Amino acid sequence: MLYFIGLGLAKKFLTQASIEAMRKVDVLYLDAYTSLSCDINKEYLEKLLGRQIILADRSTLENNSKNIIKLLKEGKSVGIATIGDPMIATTHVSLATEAKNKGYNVIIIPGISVHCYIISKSMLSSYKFGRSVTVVYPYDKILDTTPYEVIKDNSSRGLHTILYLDLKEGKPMSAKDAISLLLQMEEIKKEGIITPNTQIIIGQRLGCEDEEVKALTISEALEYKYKDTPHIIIVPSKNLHYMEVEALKCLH
Ligand SMILES: C[S@@+](CC[C@H](N)C(=O)[O-])C[C@H]1O[C@@H](n2cnc3c(N)ncnc32)[C@H](O)[C@@H]1O
Repeated sequence: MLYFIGLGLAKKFLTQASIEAMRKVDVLYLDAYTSLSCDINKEYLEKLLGRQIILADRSTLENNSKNIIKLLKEGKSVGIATIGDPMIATTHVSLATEAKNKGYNVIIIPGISVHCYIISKSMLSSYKFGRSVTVVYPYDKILDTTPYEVIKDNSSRGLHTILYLDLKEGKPMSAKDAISLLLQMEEIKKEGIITPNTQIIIGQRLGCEDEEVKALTISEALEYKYKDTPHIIIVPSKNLHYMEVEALKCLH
């Protein structure tokens, strides 16, 4: 059996289902690269469960999936524990389908995802979210403008956009860095999608004791004093229902 185990965003969101699954598998990996939590880590889980956990980077789960398939072939059950939900904004579906196609049982245990958490806390209509996208660090000085295109496309259809922020080699991108990249995209594209008056919602350290969800304009966000990462951003569509306008006022 191969278990994908969602841990939720923080200790207080661990479910009984996730704890039971982590206790029963023969080999347990903790995915250390698709997301991060303010208080769940390998040491905490090892103490809670009284067992050994292997920290897994991208190459362990994506390039060397044969090692996991080998464990399954030997008759061992394997668990992959992920912060948030294991199937939301991750690439684990590839390993899940590979195992399933080879005849192994795949069990998914959902966890509270940052995706649902920020939609809930923003109070925006869940029916009005378009495609999500990740703002990534420039590679070889080349800036990927996909987030700009996605915001533009969603906005043109009256839909909100969730922006995940890059997590490169354990370095989580801050909302401030993401906003300056969005402004650089605006300079390249010049389509007036990201302006100083554009409204955004910033979620900081969601699920932690010091979490904050705040609505700001881009110019306010550039001056804002942020908490530690992780951060996430929503770019709401301009086509807001009057209840969404009221909801946004509560986040100022
Ligand atoms: C690619 S997504 C993975 C989402 C995860 N699978 C889940 O379901 O929650 C990871 C990104 O979401 C955002 N994020 C994750 N946890 C967060 C938190 N507790 N508070 C704010 N943003 C968070 C960060 O931008 C982070 O880089």
